[in-house]
Amino acid sequence: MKHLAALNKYFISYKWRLILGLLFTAISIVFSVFQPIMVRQIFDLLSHNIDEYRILSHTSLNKIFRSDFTGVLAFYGISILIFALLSGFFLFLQRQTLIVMSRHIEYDLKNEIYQHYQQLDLNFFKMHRTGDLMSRITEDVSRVRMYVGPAIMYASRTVFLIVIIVYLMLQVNPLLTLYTLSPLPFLALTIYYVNRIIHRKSEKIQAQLSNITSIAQESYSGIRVIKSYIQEDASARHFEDASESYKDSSISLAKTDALFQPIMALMIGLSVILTIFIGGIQVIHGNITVGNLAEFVIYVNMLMFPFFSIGMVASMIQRAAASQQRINEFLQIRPEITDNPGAETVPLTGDIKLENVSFTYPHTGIKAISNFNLHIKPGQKVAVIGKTGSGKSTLAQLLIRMYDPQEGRILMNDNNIRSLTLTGLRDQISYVPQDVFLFSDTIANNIRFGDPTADIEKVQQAARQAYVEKDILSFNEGFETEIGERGVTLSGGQKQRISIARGLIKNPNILIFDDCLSAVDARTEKEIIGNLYAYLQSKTAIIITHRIFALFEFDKIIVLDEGKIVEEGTHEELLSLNGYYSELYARQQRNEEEGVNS
Ligand SMILES: Nc1ncnc2c1ncn2[C@@H]1O[C@H](COP(=O)(O)OP(=O)(O)OP(=O)(O)O)[C@@H](O)[C@H]1O
Repeated sequence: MKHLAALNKYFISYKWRLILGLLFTAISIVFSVFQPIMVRQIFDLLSHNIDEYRILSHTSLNKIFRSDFTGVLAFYGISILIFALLSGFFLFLQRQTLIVMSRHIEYDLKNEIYQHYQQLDLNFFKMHRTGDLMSRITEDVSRVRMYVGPAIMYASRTVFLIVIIVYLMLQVNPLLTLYTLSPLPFLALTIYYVNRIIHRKSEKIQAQLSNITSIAQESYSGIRVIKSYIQEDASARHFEDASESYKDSSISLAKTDALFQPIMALMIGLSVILTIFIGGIQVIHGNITVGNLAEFVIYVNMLMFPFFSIGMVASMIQRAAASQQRINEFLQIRPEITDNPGAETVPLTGDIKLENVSFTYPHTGIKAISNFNLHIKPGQKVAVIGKTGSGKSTLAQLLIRMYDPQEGRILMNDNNIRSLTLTGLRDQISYVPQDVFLFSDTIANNIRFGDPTADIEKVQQAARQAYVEKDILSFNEGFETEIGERGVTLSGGQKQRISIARGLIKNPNILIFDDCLSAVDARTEKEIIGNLYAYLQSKTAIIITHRIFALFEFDKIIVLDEGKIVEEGTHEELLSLNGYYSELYARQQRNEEEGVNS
């Protein structure tokens, strides 16, 4: 329960809706209890007057008496109807306030979680599965909403109804009250346990359902592989197995569900029988009237739902508490990489120094960068080359503070980047990642992601510089072409170039390209390199690559191995070293020659 205390701040901010909702609940209940009271009065009126009616039935007074009596009955009937309408109206208002409040809280909570996710470090996302993060914001939040909305609504109705009805019952006859109420706690307990079983089974079904969905999703995405390896039957069997267990669980849930209604009917029946039996004896002894008995039967029926909802509300609260606990755990995680106190935004000219930098990935213990030293001067173009896994991407990640090194420091314009604001730092660097990610949106908007204010001319210019404009214009919708599941499928090279255009449109002083030309052919690569050369004239650029761009005059080329610089110099200097670089260059030349000759 203590976990749910985190939600109190929302109750405070929606206090007026909450107070109004509770007030409407109370008013609606007050109107609803008039019905049994009036039924009692009708019954008593009837039983008191029935003898006189019989006596008068043979006289001329009968007509007058009958018309008066019918008038009284009609009055009661209309009053009951009016009270029922009033009660219903306030019930409507109660839902309008409490359920609407819960929707507002759900909205706020979702936004709070989403915004918190955005602040967390990459490390957090590496350590949690996407599905897990999604379910916090969807399933857990909807369970919590059941607490802040329906549970509060049912609980308040239950409390008000029980208090008012039990008070009215006690006024009539305490002994009868005791007997009538005795089966109801069992009802509440049974509903609680049955509800728990239903919930456990539903959870299992939910997991099986999401398993079926991901099997289907995976086989549709991987349909080319399935067909080319003739695995359609195996894939269908896999799906069938998952569906079979889903079916079994659903049938088992249906059986438990079927218990629900009979249990309710049994408990209501038991209470009514007890009321009529004990009440009948009390009527014979003259302790209560027939009207009281009728009133009691209605009370019993009115109390059924509140007792039923005690069980339901208890399990709703239990589930909400478990979900809120999970949400709290996430919300309490603080990002390690944030603005330090006194952080400043400093204009960056491209002077970058790495001093004795070492970095180990915290969750795997892999040392990716080891005692690294490098000085890049403003306007320099630096190539970073090295085998796969040598630490090239990690180096890029450290420069934009996706991670902080455990040892050493990184300086930009002689400021430790830890003392700069994160937005100031990242805003002045364009990072084109190795794994391209494009959003399901138009091509123009994907490029504009680098500069949301850019007009279409700027977008086109960036596309031209990234040598992808011609490709884009070949699509029917041009720059307005939708990408993603329902849009066009782009080739790997086209995606990479759109991602480069996104980096270029930002137009910062520092650019980092992380192996982002791996999927383009040699001719396109040449064109882009040519364009980049002009674009990067006055900028500082770090180009991480697997291939040597001999046409690009780098000020410095560094060769990485196991997170350390093993070779450093210009193209000519490195060739003369006869090391990894010259070997790579010779291999590349041979491949190109073979490619030309074949
Ligand atoms: N997010 C991560 N979590 C844990 N270990 C990582 C992570 N990213 C990379 N590594 C490890 O760090 C080392 C350096 O990886 P990095 O991606 O920097 O190499 P790279 O030179 O860019 O490789 P490639 O050329 O294949 O992209 C590798 O051993 C890799 O397994």
